[in-house]
Amino acid sequence: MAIKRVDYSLYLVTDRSLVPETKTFLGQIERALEGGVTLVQLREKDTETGAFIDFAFKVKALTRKFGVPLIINDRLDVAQAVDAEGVHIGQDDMPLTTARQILGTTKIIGVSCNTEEEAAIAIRDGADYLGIGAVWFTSTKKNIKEPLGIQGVRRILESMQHPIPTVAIGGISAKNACELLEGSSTGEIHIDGLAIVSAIMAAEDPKAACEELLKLIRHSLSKVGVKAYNTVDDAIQFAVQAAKNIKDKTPMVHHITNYVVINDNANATLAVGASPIMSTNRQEMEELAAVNGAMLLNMGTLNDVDAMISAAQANSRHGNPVVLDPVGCGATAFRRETLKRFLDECKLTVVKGNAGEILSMAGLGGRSRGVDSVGNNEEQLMVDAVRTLAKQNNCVIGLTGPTDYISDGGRVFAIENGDALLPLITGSGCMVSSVVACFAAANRDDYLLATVAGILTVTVASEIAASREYVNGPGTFRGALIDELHNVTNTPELLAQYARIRTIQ
Ligand SMILES: Cc1ncc(COP(=O)(O)OP(=O)(O)O)c(N)n1
Ligand SMILES: Cc1ncsc1CCOP(=O)(O)O
Repeated sequence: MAIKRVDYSLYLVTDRSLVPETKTFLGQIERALEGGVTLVQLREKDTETGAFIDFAFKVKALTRKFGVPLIINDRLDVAQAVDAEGVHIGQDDMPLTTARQILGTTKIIGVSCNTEEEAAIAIRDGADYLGIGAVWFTSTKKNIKEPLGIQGVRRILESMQHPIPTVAIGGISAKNACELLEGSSTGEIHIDGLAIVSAIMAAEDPKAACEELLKLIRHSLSKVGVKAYNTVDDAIQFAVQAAKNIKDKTPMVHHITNYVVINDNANATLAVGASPIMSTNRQEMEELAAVNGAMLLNMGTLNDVDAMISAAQANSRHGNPVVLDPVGCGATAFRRETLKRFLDECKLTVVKGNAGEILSMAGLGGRSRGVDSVGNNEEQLMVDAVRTLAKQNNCVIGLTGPTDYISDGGRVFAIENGDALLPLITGSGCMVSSVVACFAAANRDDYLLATVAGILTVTVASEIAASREYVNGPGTFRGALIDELHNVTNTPELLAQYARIRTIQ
């Protein structure tokens, strides 16, 4: 199953009948997105197919703008028509196994569960998340026989032998959100978020309602042990452990990279403890995906774009992270079109480029030359670019330069490490992307921190390499850099010693 990184914290489930008279349905959804809902389910019970699809396109444009996944209630045909991120099905709807056959593994499928048995079957059959409810009676849904209450939710959580993400639904508001989140936690397993209809749809000010709910949810989630890894210390500790994980797991990292850097990419991959494979033949993409730890796509010398896309898709089907280096993505119409295809047709985990490339992706191409020359003076521009692009594309964005900026749409880290010789060897940025792919392959629990760790490793290695006595220019530096990638990842405590990282709010 593909890994789908979804934030389930505050899940808006829509109901047009609850919208106050003075407001519009679409307006309420937009205000809720402004208030921070992390997932939207379009739930239309009495709308004709054509009108449902028309409206779903409008909601999709909004959710895309906010970088939030769109889920369609019950109707796979509508989900497919608008290319929604997934569907939610109930116990009386299409069987999960059939839905999965139709939608494939890259789409999210949520299943309603009211009992331990229903939860076990949904997990067995490959649900991505469970909607557990109804927790309490609610006028939004008629015919609720026996509400679960907080203890009923807890019993279902306790019964889950192979836990998957869960949300609770039914009668939830700011008044009971904390009690439910904290009271249903088993100590080991907790619900991942709350699915809410009336407390948002009927609100006079959905933005304020969502902001309040999110604050309460985040507070309770942190109390039940959800750790938000967002401090500099977290990033450094993660990097040290992440380097060890590569050596332990020796993941295979499949590169389709450019022929200028192919040898250095393979050597950097080996140096950090992963195993490179540099195949470009489309006949073996699927077989390789089954054993890969990660896939790296590099746009440097574009050749067979279709092979790159099918390789990325095969890796996503197998749950492997896919890292894209959008080399020169703004330079020609062909590259711009190819980047668009990668973003539209692949499920990218990380996009790592230089300032010019990332700003071009963000539609700020004209600024890249200025940015190269002004260094850190335009920090806000770069922070906005990485954060917005990460949200829009539901992936991690890494921008490398004198200062590196990395974001998953929420957290932003800046890395100040890196020697001045680094940009003087060709393909040093490509090498960073290879190393990021190695870290992502062995550290799938937090791709933002894996990307920070990968960039930190190369930049710290560059500083140690440049300080070697015999290094007196780009040629000697290049060999020393490979040596130091090996040394730094064998003694990852060096990362902690050298790291100059900041977080940005
Ligand atoms: C997140 C979430 N959980 C449960 C439900 C209920 O779905 P279902 O049982 O199919 O009932 P209807 O929504 O179709 O009335 C849900 N929609 N979302
Ligand atoms: C769709 C659904 N499924 C179980 S309860 C429910 C409705 C929840 O609505 P509200 O959040 O207004 O109580």
